[in-house]
Amino acid sequence: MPSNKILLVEDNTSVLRTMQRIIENDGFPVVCATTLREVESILAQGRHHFMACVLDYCLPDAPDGETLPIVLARKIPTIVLTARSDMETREKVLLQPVVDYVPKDTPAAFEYTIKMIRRIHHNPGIRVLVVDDSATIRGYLRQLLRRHLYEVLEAPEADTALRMLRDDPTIRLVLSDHDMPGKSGVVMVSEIRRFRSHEELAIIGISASQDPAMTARFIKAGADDYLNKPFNHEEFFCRVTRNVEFVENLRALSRAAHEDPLTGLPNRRYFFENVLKQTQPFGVAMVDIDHFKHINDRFGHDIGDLALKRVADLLRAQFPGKHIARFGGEEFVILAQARSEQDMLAAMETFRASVADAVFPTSRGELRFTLSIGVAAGLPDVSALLKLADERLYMAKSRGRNQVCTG
Ligand SMILES: Nc1nc2c(ncn2[C@@H]2O[C@H](COP(=O)(O)OP(=O)(O)OP(=O)(O)O)[C@@H](O)[C@H]2O)c(=O)[nH]1
Repeated sequence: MPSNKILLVEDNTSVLRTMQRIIENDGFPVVCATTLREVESILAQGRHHFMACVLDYCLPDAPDGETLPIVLARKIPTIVLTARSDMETREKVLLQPVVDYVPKDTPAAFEYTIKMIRRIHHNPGIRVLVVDDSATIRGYLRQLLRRHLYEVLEAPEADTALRMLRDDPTIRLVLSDHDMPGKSGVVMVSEIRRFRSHEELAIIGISASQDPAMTARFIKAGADDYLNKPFNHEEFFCRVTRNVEFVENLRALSRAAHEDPLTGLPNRRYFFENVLKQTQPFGVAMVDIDHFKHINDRFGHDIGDLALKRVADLLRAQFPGKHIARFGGEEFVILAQARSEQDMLAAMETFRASVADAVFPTSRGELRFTLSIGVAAGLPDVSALLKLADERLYMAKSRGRNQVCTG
């Protein structure tokens, strides 16, 4: 399992304790050192594998940043914290392959540092595509992005990039040049936006072009940001981080709007937004836990929640690839390809029986419950099918529950 341990190096003990508390509160274990000697001793022991290092640039036995190359030689991503905000130190630090440079004199320094630690933790799962016809530039951008642990993919021209993006919906950021043989960066960006929204992918245009309209051209084509070459590393990382965070925030908002937080299943809104577009012949099953109020009353709401999660898990396991949603309360809906109600009946009957036979161990004793299910198929309209399945669900309830009703 990858480590999430942080090596925290700081000679001011009150700053050290504050930083340690902030980082540990975020769930990252911390190993502390106050001098270069201690750092060397910790690294020599080889007992710890560090995800990142937060390093005070000046230490009593290393007043001129002598600790930095020692930590970097171990390939530990390093965020340098320093009280020195002079240009010379800044340039010296940034010439080395550090994650970032944070002047301690800003009130937001600690907050910024923890934000960078979180990024280092998340970035290894984030794919970035670099598009440039120059192998040298691609290599340069790759090594910069690797400092922040992003997973980097490369394309030497626009059509290759478009193919890679179509094949891989997990790419979250594109960095693209403009002047390339074949298709230009701006044209490629407009083509990407036909199949990848801003919510799925951020795009940063990068160019050495003297054309003052280049920023606007990239952004009007669908890019989110633009960097002029040559750029400085700090600006590069600020923009990359900001754009990755923007996509992540949009995706989190979309998840919150479309996902039931208790079961992780899509909610009613997602179901209507996506399923109403279906054109295949399909069937709908409406599934409801019997006497669920009684489960809550007897076992408590937390066990009621557990029952809902178990039903969601069983639905996911027994109906992989089908549209499943928690419709509200103790009611779930499954939409599956089906030409007739008989197509769905056998699967729903198996599901009903498996839940009726199951015993769910809980902290307050064994829990058993049953399901009533209404099934409808054969109409081209999902809303009409849902209404029919709902009527049949109530038929199942009125006939004694623990059964599947069709027409
Ligand atoms: N624990 C828990 N209970 C919920 C949740 N959402 C709704 N409920 C409860 O689910 C219960 C549903 O009760 P009823 O609609 O009377 O239905 P029932 O008891 O299942 O009876 P029948 O459907 O007629 O078999 C209510 O008591 C709600 O408070 C939830 O997210 N968690």
